[in-house]
Amino acid sequence: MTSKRAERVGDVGADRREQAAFLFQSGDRVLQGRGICARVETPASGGAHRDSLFLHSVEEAFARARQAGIAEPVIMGAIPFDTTRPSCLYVPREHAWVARPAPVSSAPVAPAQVREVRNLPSADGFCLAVEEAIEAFRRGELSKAVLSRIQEIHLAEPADVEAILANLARQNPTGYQFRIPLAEGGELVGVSPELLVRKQGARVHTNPLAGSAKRRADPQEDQRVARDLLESSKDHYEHRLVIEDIRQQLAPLCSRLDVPEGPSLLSTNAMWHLSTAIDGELADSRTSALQLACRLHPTPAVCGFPTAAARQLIQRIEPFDRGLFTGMVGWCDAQGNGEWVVTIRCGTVQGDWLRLFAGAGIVEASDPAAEWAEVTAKLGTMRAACGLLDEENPT
Ligand SMILES: C=C(O[C@@H]1C=C(C(=O)O)C=C[C@H]1O)C(=O)O
Repeated sequence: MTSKRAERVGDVGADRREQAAFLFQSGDRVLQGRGICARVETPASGGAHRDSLFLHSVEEAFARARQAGIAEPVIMGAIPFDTTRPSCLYVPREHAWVARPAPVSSAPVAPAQVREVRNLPSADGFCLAVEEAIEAFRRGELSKAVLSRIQEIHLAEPADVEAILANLARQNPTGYQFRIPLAEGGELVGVSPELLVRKQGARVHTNPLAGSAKRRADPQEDQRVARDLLESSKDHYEHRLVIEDIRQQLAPLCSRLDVPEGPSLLSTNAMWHLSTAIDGELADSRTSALQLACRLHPTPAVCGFPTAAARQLIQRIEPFDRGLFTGMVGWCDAQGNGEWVVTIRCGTVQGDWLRLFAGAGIVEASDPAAEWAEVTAKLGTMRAACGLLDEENPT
């Protein structure tokens, strides 16, 4: 097999190739990578199948890494929402698992000076989009669609990626933090609360989130909001669509699949979420984490239900290309073990430009203004980490 599809490291400047920094934090450990040995740009579509062009490309990248003297290579990176687009995956030249460092407790967040902010869409545009989606639900075309917003921010100075990561770690010490270099320059950074899939041997684990509420500063208010979320029929419906889809995707591959009866609560610093931790045993332990991730993606937590109709609606309504947002980010080793999380609570940093993203699941019972408030609250995670003021309370 030729290596044409696997990587063209020659395309990447020598400096960037050497200095590229990778990070994926999970539980109490961090996978750190440095330098690019091989790159995979092959689109991930079809990646659920062992014989796919995509998985062959990944195998080729592992083979090259071994030839280059890396005994146990890993592949790290991101796959876009639209898996017909190029993947952004790399085999780092060096990698190591290290213990998660204790977050610095009081790193000051230097306020960022902003030159320009572009909102895509505006608040009004987003609310109109939600109404349009609700009309489509009423016509019976689909049941759920995830709509999102992007904020492009031009800073007075280049953003400090290390500082953003330190702030994210302090804000969300238990989240899946990541840092991935982009082919076009710049980096993808964020801290996702949502596990798409973890696979170790025959064990498979996923932890979808859907149904959200903004956390409150007052502890009693915060508890009330959490209780309301746990009792909200609208949010339960939104959540159930995700769980049933995942069950359908995983059940044929598993000899055991434990799906809890109902969701529990999971919190980040900014949000409450309905969460279901699903655990299973694969019938064939050779099925890789990447295969599983490609099979599950896009779940109705980031796309909608049914998937094809939701994808079309998103394409028609969203005024931007999601790129890597709501795709997956993570790692996989040559034995097929690995972890992929949903690419949310994140942004791209390119010099003095930030591109931040947030979305929310829309169903027939959705209220447009409440959904705008939800995406704005979700955007708050990255805004705070970047030293930007709270959009809702900008004083
Ligand atoms: C799309 C995002 O979040 C997704 C949508 C959620 C919801 O609708 O409640 C919750 C978690 C994520 O699955 C995001 O945070 O940008």
